Amino acid sequence: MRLPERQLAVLEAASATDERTVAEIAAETDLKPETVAGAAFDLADEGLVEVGSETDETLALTDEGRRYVDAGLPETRLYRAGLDAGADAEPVSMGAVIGEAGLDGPEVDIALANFARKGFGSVDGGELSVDLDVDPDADPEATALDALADADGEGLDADALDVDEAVIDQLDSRGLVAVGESVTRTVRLTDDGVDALMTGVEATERVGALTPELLASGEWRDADFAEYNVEADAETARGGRKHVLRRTADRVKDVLVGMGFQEMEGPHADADFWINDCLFMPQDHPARTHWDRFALDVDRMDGIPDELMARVEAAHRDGWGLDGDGYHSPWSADFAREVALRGHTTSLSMRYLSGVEGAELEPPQRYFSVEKVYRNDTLDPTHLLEFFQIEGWVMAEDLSVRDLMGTFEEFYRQFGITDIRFKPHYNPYTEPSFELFGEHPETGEEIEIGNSGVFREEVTGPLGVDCDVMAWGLALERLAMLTTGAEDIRDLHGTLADIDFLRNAEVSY
Ligand SMILES: N[C@@H](Cc1ccccc1)C(=O)O
Repeated sequence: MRLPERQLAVLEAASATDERTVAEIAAETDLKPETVAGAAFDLADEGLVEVGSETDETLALTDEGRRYVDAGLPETRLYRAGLDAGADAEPVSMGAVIGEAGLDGPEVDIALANFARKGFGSVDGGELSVDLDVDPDADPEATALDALADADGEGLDADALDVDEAVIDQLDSRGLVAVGESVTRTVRLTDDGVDALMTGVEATERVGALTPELLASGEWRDADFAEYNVEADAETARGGRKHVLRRTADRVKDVLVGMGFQEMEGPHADADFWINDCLFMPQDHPARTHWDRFALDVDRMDGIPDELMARVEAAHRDGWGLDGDGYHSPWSADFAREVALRGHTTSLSMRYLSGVEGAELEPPQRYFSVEKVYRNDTLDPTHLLEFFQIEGWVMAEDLSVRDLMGTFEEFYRQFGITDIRFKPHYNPYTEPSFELFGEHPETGEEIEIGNSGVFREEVTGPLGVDCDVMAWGLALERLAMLTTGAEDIRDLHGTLADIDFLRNAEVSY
């Protein structure tokens, strides 16, 4: 026969002639009492042992009972004080004796009632006499209390306390002891148990985990399963997880689509025409020199509509509209057709507003993109050579700065950011222009999170748009810094990315 280890230990510790208690077997086998009890019931199911139980009355001192163990029962204190005052010879005044006995409040009544009940003496007309034949030290109630106190707070088996049931009832009704019950389980070997031990019982192996094979074969029924240690350190299992930035980008897209925007797409490497010229950036603007621009050694871009090119050139040379004034600086179509990595996704806005991408647009319209841009910046905690820009624009009649601010407030509120600030700014292509700032949740610093404005006539005119267009470029990484609390953009992406941070960061909104 095979039995789980614990059952075997209990079987071997049990006796056919004596009932052994679970506590005894637990001590002998070094198993926990509840483990022994569990194993004993399993063995009883197999008919190998009999489990019996005995219910015993247990007694424990209440707080009041414990107080009297130290101070003496109130009636005893009254008797002693009376004796000291000579109340064995002649009655003495109650008042003085009570004071001497240190009795106070309800204890006075308790003392008087029990003094009379136990025949310690008598009280008559406010005077107390004590009976000399009484030995308060032999008072069974006091003795029982002392015995319980010696049991040191642990419940005592009433049988072990050699006192009358009546005394216990009395102490119980006085509220000096608490009467409870304890069940002692006993185990005795049956004849089958003896036979089994004689023929030999082996311990089954400990099973660490339930397997499909154990289930299929039915072996699980007899298997001895190891207990789980739920406190043991376990290896952290890491599943794949979307990058913090990707999660933020997805959320941004959801929010903007929810606000009625459509998504734009377009080339990362684009003609300077779309990146700069359409935006009324003079061709000799410092940002357009080779210092700031990632120029690509590829052919110039073809396919830019001639009329559009001519209108943009006209705006640069002579301005747009009646009061317009251009830059009067050199302008070359060849330079406009040169290709570079886009420094902003406003190139996409130009493509869409011009109607080259998508259809001719009638107001109102809302477009956005969340795409990568490239800048020859110096790396620092808030700058990378490439980052994601949240581009967007709204085309409508009569837009104002309020519309722009309201749109940002609504957008950032979706990310729990309710304290963005605006600062007047300058862009060659917008008037008015605003930079946006948000407070970093960890450092409390104001960080720039975006740039925005209302496109100038010199931009919208040549594109063929004759209503207002408000537009912006927001940095996705900066938004992620605000929502995750990252303090260095390089923790988020690039070769120095902080893997632990990326694994654990919560994107909150
Ligand atoms: N292109 C600007 C953002 C912007 C877009 C559209 C209008 C105004 C500002 C930038 O990269 O900072």
